[in-house]
Amino acid sequence: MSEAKLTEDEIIEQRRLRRRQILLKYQNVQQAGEKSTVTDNSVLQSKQPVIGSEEKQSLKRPERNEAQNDQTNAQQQPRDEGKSEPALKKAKTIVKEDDDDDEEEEEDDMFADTPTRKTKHRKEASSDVAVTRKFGVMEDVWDDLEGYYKVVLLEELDGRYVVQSNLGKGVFSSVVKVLDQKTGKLFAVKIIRNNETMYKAGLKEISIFERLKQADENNSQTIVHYERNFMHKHHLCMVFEMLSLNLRDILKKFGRGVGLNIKAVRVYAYQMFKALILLKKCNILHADIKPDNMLVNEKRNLVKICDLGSASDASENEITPYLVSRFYRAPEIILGIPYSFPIDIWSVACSIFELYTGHILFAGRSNNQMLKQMMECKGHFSHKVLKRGQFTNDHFDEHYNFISVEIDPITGREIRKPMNFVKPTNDLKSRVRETPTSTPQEGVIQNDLVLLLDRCLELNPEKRLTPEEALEQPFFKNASLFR
Ligand SMILES: Nc1ncnc2c1ncn2[C@@H]1O[C@H](COP(=O)(O)OP(=O)(O)OP(=O)(O)O)[C@@H](O)[C@H]1O
Repeated sequence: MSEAKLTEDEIIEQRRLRRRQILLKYQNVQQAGEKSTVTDNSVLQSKQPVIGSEEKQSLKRPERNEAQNDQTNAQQQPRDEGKSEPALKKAKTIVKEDDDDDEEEEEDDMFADTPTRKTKHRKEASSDVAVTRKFGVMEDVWDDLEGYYKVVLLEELDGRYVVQSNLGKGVFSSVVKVLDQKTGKLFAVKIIRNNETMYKAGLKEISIFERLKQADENNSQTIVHYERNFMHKHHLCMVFEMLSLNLRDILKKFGRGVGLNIKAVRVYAYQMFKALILLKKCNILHADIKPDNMLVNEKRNLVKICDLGSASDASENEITPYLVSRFYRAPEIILGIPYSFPIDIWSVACSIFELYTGHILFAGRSNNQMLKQMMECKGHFSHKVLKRGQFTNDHFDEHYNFISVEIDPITGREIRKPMNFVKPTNDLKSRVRETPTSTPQEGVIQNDLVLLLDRCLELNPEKRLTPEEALEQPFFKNASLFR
């Protein structure tokens, strides 16, 4: 419990730092005279964005710094700057909070370990959901200081989508629930921050969604369905099918610190590997798979991968030690080894572990400490792997002994401790088995889960299972025996 609490505090602190860094970064960019708004609305009038060859080159999502990569979905920040007291009060009373974290129904749920009676209570909708802003009064102040569009409740977007509520906020966008007056359906609109770099990253995300859509002839329903895009007050907006909670929220709501029911984990894990098969078919690396970026449908029996903002063609695998959110980052990224599809397998395996146990598998405070935790779990890296790493010297000495960079709890100074890992001290099996099973049948499924995770978490990416191979594992193959 206390470990989980610490991790949460850590995440909150990192989020705060990340936002400060972004703010500083964009203040600097603006000072340097860089254009910060997008004026060419015509670019996105058509369904297919027009992307020139030069633009294609620069369509890489701005690389996140370490703290950015630690963000989770629960990153709503107060957005009340500049609002008058009555306006805030009004927003509080009329806006329904869509994230129904603490509005629970009384039902037996497949995601719970044991049947529970849940409380039903509704919290006061928070004012950061939307602002009631009068048109014509602040017309020139659409954005907050960080370039997020200040969402206006009931505002019409693109002449058809009426804003209903706020759904979430990430580093690159805010996401709102809208009612499409043309079809009568609900959609989620991702409003990209008003900033040229983010606009370009948004265009890249669109081009990747288009590629996936074309390749997914059988409508596999494993990646969130992208509809179209438009511009609204200099913000690139992307329309998606409306989904429900992300897996971090599901874990918070139904996992109660101990994770989800193993059968629910199996359903979700199956769909995650299916999604990886589709991504691979299109030669795309997601590069930011984590529970926050997987959304379930209303019935919670389907999970779909969202946020392709960090995705790229597998050929664009530029070496960088900060790709992927740190807790879900594969060792080859940290070591600077050319990477490919196995990075997403690694992230999926970390996410599955977390769904089942309720704990983050590797929660290192730095890349160095991530490697340490990986070796505690899986043993030492082979010299063959270490030899290939551009950044191996940052973490290992010339004899490939690991150098753990830690903070001395007394002096607060950085200390470097040579370490050797002869065999795992905190292996996967014992960690998974910390989750108690209630029936012998569950014990068998749990063993199958260990086998699957172990092979998806091979330190050597070449030995890791492919998504196709993962689906052939007993964890899935024996599913018909244990329904
Ligand atoms: N189709 C959708 N249906 C419902 N909620 C959604 C949908 N798309 C996104 N959301 C919500 O909005 C949040 C942010 O979306 P997304 O991760 O795509 O934005 P981002 O700005 O790219 O975030 P990040 O900082 O993770 O890169 C999601 O975690 C989710 O809670």
